Amino acid sequence: MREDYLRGDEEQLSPKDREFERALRPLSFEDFTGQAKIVENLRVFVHAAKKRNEPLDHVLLHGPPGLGKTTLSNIIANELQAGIKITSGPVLDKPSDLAGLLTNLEEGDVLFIDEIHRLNPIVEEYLYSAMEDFRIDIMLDSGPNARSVQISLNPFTLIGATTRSGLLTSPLRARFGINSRLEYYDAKLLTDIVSRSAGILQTPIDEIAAYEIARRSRGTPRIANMLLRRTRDFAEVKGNGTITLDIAKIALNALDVDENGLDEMDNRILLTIIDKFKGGPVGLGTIATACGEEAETIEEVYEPFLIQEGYLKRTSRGRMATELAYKHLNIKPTGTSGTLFDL
Ligand SMILES: Nc1ncnc2c1ncn2[C@@H]1O[C@H](COP(=O)(O)OP(=O)(O)OP(=O)(O)O)[C@@H](O)[C@H]1O
Ligand SMILES: [Mg+2]
Repeated sequence: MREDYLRGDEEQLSPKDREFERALRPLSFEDFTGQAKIVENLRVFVHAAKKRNEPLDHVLLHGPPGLGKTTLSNIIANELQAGIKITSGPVLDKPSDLAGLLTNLEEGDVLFIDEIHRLNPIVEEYLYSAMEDFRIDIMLDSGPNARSVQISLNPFTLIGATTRSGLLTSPLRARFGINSRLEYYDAKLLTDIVSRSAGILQTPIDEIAAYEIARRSRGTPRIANMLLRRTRDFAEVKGNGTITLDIAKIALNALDVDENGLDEMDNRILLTIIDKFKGGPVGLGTIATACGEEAETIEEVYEPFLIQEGYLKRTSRGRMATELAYKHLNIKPTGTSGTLFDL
């Protein structure tokens, strides 16, 4: 059985999982582990904005799901001691939806727009003047009575989050003064996150077990926390409540997370490219159909990690499995040796 939370996508979470996430979410820069450079810069910008009594510049946070974009946005608002209004691109259907939100912002508030790449273009256009001059033009009536009125807004900070920064229009992107890309976390940082979460859950965990969960979490705090939660179940049912290395291994294997932290879909993608398409190059759409997954999900969730870890390559002619992928799946490369991996 494939567990969808493993793909680390917020939209896939059950209400219970969401609640769990909220409980573990850091609330201050202090509690936020990793992304050191981003956090360091944000601390300075927040401090300076507060000192000058000005709103913080607009912030764009991008990167794969589950790395802490929503978490950081809430932290920024907390650290600014400002209010936060939360919405998302697909929810803002009409300009009036946006106008309603903007006119309700108090001075210095944060407006958080998740999935900002999915904004309706008409709404996006309204956002430009709001971001730049803190005003919006609203059309009243239609037909011959139509007239536009200008409304001034309280100065605010827009924080936009996206997993697909490539889909953002350049006028929108240009309006963010602070632009940060979140990176996957290394095993050491994730070990700290797992240990911290176990502490909050009051679950005893051996350091080496925390590391085992961490290194098999696809570099993603959300996945690390979810694996911790499931591992805790195993510890309670099959052990004495403490998460030991043995318990962690049993749980991770039962959850189809392999030795290198790849999940079932990661492996299916690699196997498909190797088995059905001779290792590639093969187009994304073709891989998606063969794997029974959406192309967008593969591109957004699976591929970045597989590329970063060196299992997959993107070439002008399509995706290719690397030598490491063959090794990982224990398959001998066929074809003329020497040329296969030189592309
Ligand atoms: N740096 C961190 N330190 C500790 N916990 C973290 C960190 N980053 C993320 N988390 C945990 O991971 C969970 C997921 O993070 P978050 O919701 O912020 O990700 P996201 O980038 O917004 O994902 P999505 O793209 O799916 O919206 C949070 O509930 C939080 O508990
Ligand atoms: Mg989020």
